[in-house]
Amino acid sequence: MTKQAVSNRPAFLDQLPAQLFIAGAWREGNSGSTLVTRNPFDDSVLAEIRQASAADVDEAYETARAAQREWAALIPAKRAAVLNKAADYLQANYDDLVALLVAESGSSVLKANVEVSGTIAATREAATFPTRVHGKILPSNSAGKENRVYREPVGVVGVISPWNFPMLLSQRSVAPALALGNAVVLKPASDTPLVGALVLAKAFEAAGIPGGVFSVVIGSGSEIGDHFVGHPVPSFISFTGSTPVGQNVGKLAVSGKHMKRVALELGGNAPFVVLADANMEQAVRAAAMGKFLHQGQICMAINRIIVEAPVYDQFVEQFAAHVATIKYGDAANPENIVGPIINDSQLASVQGKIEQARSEGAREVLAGEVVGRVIPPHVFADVTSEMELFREEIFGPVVGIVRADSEEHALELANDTEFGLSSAVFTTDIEKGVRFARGIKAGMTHINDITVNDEPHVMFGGEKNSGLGRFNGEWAIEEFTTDHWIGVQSTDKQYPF
Ligand SMILES: NC(=O)C1=CN([C@@H]2O[C@H](COP(=O)(O)OP(=O)(O)OC[C@H]3O[C@@H](n4cnc5c(N)ncnc54)[C@H](OP(=O)(O)O)[C@@H]3O)[C@@H](O)[C@H]2O)C=CC1
Ligand SMILES: O=C(O)c1ccc(O)c(O)c1
Repeated sequence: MTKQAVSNRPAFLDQLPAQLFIAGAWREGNSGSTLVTRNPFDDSVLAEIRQASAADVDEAYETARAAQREWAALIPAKRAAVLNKAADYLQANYDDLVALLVAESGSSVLKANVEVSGTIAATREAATFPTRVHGKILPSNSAGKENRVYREPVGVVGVISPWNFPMLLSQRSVAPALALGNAVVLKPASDTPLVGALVLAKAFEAAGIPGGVFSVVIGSGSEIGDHFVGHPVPSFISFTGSTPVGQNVGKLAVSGKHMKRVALELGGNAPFVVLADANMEQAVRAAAMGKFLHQGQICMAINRIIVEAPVYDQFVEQFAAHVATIKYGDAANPENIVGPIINDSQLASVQGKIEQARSEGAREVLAGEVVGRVIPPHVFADVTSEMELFREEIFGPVVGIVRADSEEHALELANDTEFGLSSAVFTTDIEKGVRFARGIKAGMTHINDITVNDEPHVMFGGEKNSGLGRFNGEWAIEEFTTDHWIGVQSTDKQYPF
């Protein structure tokens, strides 16, 4: 573990109200409880926020409904200007936002830079959406009739986001929804209210977004979650988080009193397949990045490394040697790639997976002492498909390597999971790679690259228990708008009775 760097209090906190942002105003929540958000490395307090009550959620949604039609009626250039000004704000505060991500989410400086630049890119991409929405005019078999299909905003969108890429995973729903004429109410994860929501409220406030069009409520999902999801005002809930919680959100959205659409971005169990003809050096370094970035707390992170038998021993040796060079400790130290796990519950979950791997007989190739919430990279070999390390989402800096007897066996192993979010295959035969990739039942597969990939103009999403729906680019336009058929009949139509 590298030397302990003292985590300094980010200066940006002085300009960030530790309050809710509702109808364009900053104010305390009306629940009796206060959320204390801390640095996961040293538990230093970053802010204390009076949380939202159900009545605060009601006000956020009601003011969103009241503001949405006027917002949607703005000319596209005016909505685009708000998105671009919000991106300008994020850009102008880039370094402060990196520092705040490091402090509140335990992000390494590398990962925080990836996230802030990704958030700005997602906002700029969304700024192009207002003029990319179009309807259709279709002929009719009814004489004198014209069939017009208008593409309209869905109305009010509720967004629930997680703590791992908090800023980006809020903004990749918030920005497209706003750009397309919807109003939005955002509930961030309780571990990261500042970088998951309040910095976005500051950005849109600075951009001059009309009051009520975008609001933020801070509150525990277990306390206000059902009210937030089941509320009569939102016609769409965009949820990113764990599969169990997401399935509950989906149930409530569909079977509650007020049915609404959902987009669910859930868990993963990404296979990283190394075929016998892979470029070994490239595969080793990609595996390290795809596994240990953000200490593995990424839904797309590598969860299983599957290596074809002829190169298995070579990969295990080279991978372990390379991973041993990865620095870990206080995320504020830019040399560190692996920072703290976000909270004690996630820490216990990952430590439990390490113990279970040992008890199930996996071969421990690399380990280290857990200090505080920092788990050094752990590598296990000879993992089998019956082991928990193979079957469960790890969400930590731990990985198992599995031997595949053949290419066909590697594909069978890759698909042996309830999840289907991201995946990767390494081979120097590109067309073989494409054939293999198309055999993987997942939303996303990367050939000769890491499983952690996201480009704001390219679809993002999963299959199976990794969720429903797609984000980014034209897929987001589809998701956050709806079709309305308006048949226009001339006045001389004759009816039989
Ligand atoms: N597919 C994807 O894009 C992503 C998937 N994930 C997955 O999420 C998991 C880790 O993230 P984590 O934040 O712990 O996931 P959780 O599902 O626990 O939390 C996600 C969000 O849901 C909220 N929430 C919790 N309970 C409810 C409820 N009953 N109703 C409504 N909202 C609720 C949380 O609020 P609160 O914090 O207050 O509990 C948080 O804002 C991993 O499985 C990971 O794979 C994570 C990121 C992205
Ligand atoms: O779900 C995630 O963990 C995650 C992380 C980064 C991204 O860019 C993304 O789209 C999803």
